Amino acid sequence: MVVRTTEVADPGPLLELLPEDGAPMTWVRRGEGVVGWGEAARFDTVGANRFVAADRWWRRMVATAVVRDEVRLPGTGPVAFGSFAFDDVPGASSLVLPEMVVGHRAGRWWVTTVSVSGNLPGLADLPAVSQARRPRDITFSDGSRTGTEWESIVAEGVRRINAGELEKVVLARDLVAEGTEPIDRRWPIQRLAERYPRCWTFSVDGLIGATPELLVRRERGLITSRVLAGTIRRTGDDARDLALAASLARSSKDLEEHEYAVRSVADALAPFCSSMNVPETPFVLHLPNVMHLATDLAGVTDDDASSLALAAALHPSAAVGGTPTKDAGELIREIEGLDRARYAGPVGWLDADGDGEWGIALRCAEIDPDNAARMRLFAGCGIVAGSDPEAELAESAAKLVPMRDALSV
Ligand SMILES: C=C(O[C@@H]1C=C(C(=O)O)C=C[C@H]1O)C(=O)O
Repeated sequence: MVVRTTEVADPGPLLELLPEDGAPMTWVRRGEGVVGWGEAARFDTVGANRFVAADRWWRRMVATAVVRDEVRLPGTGPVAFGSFAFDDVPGASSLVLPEMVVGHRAGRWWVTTVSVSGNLPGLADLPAVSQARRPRDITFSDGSRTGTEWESIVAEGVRRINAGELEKVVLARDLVAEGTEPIDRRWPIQRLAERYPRCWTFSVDGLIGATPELLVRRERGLITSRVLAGTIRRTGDDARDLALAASLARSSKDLEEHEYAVRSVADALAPFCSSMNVPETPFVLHLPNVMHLATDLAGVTDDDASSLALAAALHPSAAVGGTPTKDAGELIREIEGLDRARYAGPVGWLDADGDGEWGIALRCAEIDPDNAARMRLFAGCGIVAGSDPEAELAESAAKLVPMRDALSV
């Protein structure tokens, strides 16, 4: 594998460089990040060993690569995009090494080209791209459960928590979107990035979304993570939303739920960190559709575990599984009745040094591999002792809004 990274002048917004074909790959926030297309190499995997197998494949790939990198930042040189199934079974996971990557960070832009044939690739000009096509005639319908059925599942979760079986479980549902022609993925990607600038807009192997939750970032010895848990819907009235944000920050149900999530991330990162900073109180993250309690953790590491290995150690956090992890996983398998596929799994990228960023695949949808006109949208809610099924259904609907709107307006 021969890889070349060259510094370039500002090529314009990264998300407007994507060709329609070539399976767009993105990881972008506030205009910065990496986008890629084409496929120089890929690794597909399944099962409990999926993270270890993918990490090993990537280490082998980069160990033998000939790299000419004149920029030398996290995200330059060879970069793989990945997305991983939530559960050990079912679900497929993959790492993809694009043929071409364009990146932007701190006032610099670069282009990386990859060839697996052994010749140093020429610095291909960026392709001329068409405008993204707006999806037409999309209809939405229930996924594996109706809203009412899902409320009963949530009620069962609450019952199990009250019976003392566990403290928290995250339960999810899906929604099907179907159009009359293949969906141009660039449309929802661009809309999500415009409307949710605080989120990371991702697209990997047909999984598209804008997540507010960063499972882990590893960058030259510094590890960071943004933990969310505790949510309220926005009303559209700013004064009222501010009052709601204040009540969220005081709500004992939400603070308790948040505490579980922070603790699970801090415990999982501790073995890799020589020091760690865990803020005592969360802040309120305002998004256009919902507000979340959020905590940013930071740690220093001298371990050589890659960002992907760290994501594997963190997954599934209490934000998407529950507490205790094992009991929550079993309850999800028993009552949820949903194939989560890659929803709520790690999604992101890593480079040759193992640096990279992995989000939790939330506020997202997956293209049906057999029908490019069809997508499955997902949303879930953390259920604790005080949860009300009707309110949770409304919360899940609010979490579906970003992807729903990105496909319709
Ligand atoms: C599970 C989802 O979101 C998670 C659950 C939250 C909650 O229950 O308060 C908040 C943010 C995420 O950690 C989702 O968006 O599907």
